[in-house]
Amino acid sequence: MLKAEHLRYTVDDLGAEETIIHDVSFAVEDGEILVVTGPNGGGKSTIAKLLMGIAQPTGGQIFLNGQDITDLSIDGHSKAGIGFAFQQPPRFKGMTVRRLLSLAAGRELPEKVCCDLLSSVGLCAREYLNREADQTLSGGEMKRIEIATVFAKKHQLSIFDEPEAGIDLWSFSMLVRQFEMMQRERDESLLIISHQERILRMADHILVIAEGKVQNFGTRDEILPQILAGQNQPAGCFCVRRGEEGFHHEA
Ligand SMILES: Nc1ncnc2c1ncn2[C@@H]1O[C@H](COP(=O)(O)OP(=O)(O)OP(=O)(O)O)[C@@H](O)[C@H]1O
Repeated sequence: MLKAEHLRYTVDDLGAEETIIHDVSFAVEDGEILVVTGPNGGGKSTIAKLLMGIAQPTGGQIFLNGQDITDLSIDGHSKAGIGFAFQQPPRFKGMTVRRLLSLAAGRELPEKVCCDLLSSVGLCAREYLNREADQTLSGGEMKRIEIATVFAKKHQLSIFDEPEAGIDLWSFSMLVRQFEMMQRERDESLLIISHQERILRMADHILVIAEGKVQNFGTRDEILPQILAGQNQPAGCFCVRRGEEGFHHEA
């Protein structure tokens, strides 16, 4: 179980202190899917980076299975059992996709396993295994490869930051099935940042973050109807992508 208690994140913005995350607390139970949603700029990615040790909280604590991991490095968070797929994945010049998958898995992966991982995110494995994970890959290709690196290892908690971004509809359907499989068969907890209704429908719990604060938290059946009805939304800009049919805007 992951527990975030009273998380706070303050940055020095050109000499002025700016608090991006204010007193955020929530938990992800073992084997459950927590979907984090909310308006652009609300603080979702920042919370994910705090959970992964990419940024250090300026207040509060993070516990994984009772262990305080707040001050651990990225490597420490990874060793504790947290996997992370960025909203905009980094590129790795000079490294093949196959090598990247093996590094993520923490062992040399046989070709068959690499192929299965790439297929699970909708990529034709033979075309990609020996390609470099660099700028020559499209945004959608790199995004799917990075998601495959998280699938390569069993984690206590896997974090996916907007996995739908830049992914075509066919690959998106495969991804959804993979998430369901991870939770059901591997008993992993998932924290998925998303604006996509189909992903929100997979959630056990939904956390709505706006202006760096918890705006709403509860079970899917409590929160999703409110989101779809446009309740509790900050003025202007919170959009949920409905099904696979396009965007639905509530203002
Ligand atoms: N290091 C930083 N210095 C200053 N401001 C920052 C810093 N990191 C994030 N922010 C600001 O904090 C706010 C939250 O950003 P964050 O990326 O967490 O939002 P988000 O909810 O993930 O948005 P989106 O849905 O667009 O991905 C934004 O206004 C962003 O510009």
